[in-house]
Amino acid sequence: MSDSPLKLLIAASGTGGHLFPALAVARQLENCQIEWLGVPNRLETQLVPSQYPLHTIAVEGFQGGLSLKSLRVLQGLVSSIGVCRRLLKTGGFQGVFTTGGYIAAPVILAARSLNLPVLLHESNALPGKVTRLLAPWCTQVAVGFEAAQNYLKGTNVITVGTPVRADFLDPQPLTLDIPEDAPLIVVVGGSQGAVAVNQLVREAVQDWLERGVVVVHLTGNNDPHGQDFQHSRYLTLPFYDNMGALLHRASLAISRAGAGTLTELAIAKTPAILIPYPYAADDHQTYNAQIFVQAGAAQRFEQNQLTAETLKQTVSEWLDSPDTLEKMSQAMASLAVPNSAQQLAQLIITMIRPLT
Ligand SMILES: CC(=O)N[C@H]1[C@@H](OP(=O)(O)OP(=O)(O)OC[C@H]2O[C@@H](n3ccc(=O)[nH]c3=O)[C@H](O)[C@@H]2O)O[C@H](CO)[C@@H](O)[C@@H]1O
Repeated sequence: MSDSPLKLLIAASGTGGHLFPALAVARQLENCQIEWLGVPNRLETQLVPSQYPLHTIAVEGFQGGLSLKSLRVLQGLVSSIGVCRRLLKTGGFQGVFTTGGYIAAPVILAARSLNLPVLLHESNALPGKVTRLLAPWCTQVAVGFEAAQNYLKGTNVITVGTPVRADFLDPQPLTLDIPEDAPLIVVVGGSQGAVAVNQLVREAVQDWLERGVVVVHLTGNNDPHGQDFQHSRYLTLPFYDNMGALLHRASLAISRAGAGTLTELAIAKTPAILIPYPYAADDHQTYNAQIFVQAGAAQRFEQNQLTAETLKQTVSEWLDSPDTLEKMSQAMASLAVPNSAQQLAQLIITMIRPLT
């Protein structure tokens, strides 16, 4: 076998839900030489360059239908396949790992046209369009939830959970000033925040604060009313990095139902009220949420039916019933897959190791 390190291209782009799992896998691959493929102006340009060389290509999501925009997207896809082929060839890469989404399409097609192996990880219960379409082209597909396998018949698919950042498995001290005995509610709307959820919480929160609860509300950067409500036990932040410590400390979470956050809630054993993002592609967050509801780990509400009053009451009932919270916490734990990153790293090594 050659002594030179294995060379891997990771294609992960856009949101925390795609980037954090890929970064967690990359950390497990110390003996691989890793370079990254992303899109200009997305989150990867902040998270990746300090750790791995980042290449960018201008690809967009395909909305379907025949329109000038669709033709432009298709044209962009075709030229991106060419760019990816050149990158894979000149860079001497031996394989590709991707967490799906539209960045995955050109790189999967380019890699397979060069006969290079590809591992595709899909974290959602209802796989995204690119995954459903291109899974049969991949050497191996790995999914976060068993339910996703139902949509990927005839492909080489295995369930491995979804990787979480290292600080979830080895939580660091929480740097926020929260009294030790106070119940803590964390509100999180995915990596971009959730303006509609923020509004509901602001209308309901006074009641919880009067009970001595502390609320940490991660509002995202796009909420013009993010600072409207002020209270000494109500802390708002646009984004918080130390999520491992925060979710481990939380008594309950109010959250969107992105696969990344759900996976983290399972690791942290934090019961949750889930409000799926109603405009997510194919309503996939509802499918994610259902897994947690069926396990008894969460309660789901549709955003357009949830009132501040119902939210207020549901949380108050949970706060009054430590037994309910404890049972839900155990149900959360039953969904955790702490070694997901290691499993994926092993699959990658096996897939790209040159034959002796
Ligand atoms: C709106 C939408 O379509 N979102 C999708 C997007 O993920 P999106 O990034 O929106 O949501 P996820 O829940 O998957 O991930 C959010 C990540 O951001 C982190 N975070 C959030 C707030 C904060 O202050 N600090 C912080 O670190 C969370 O801990 C989590 O790791 O891709 C996921 C994976 O395909 C999908 O399941 C989501 O449905």
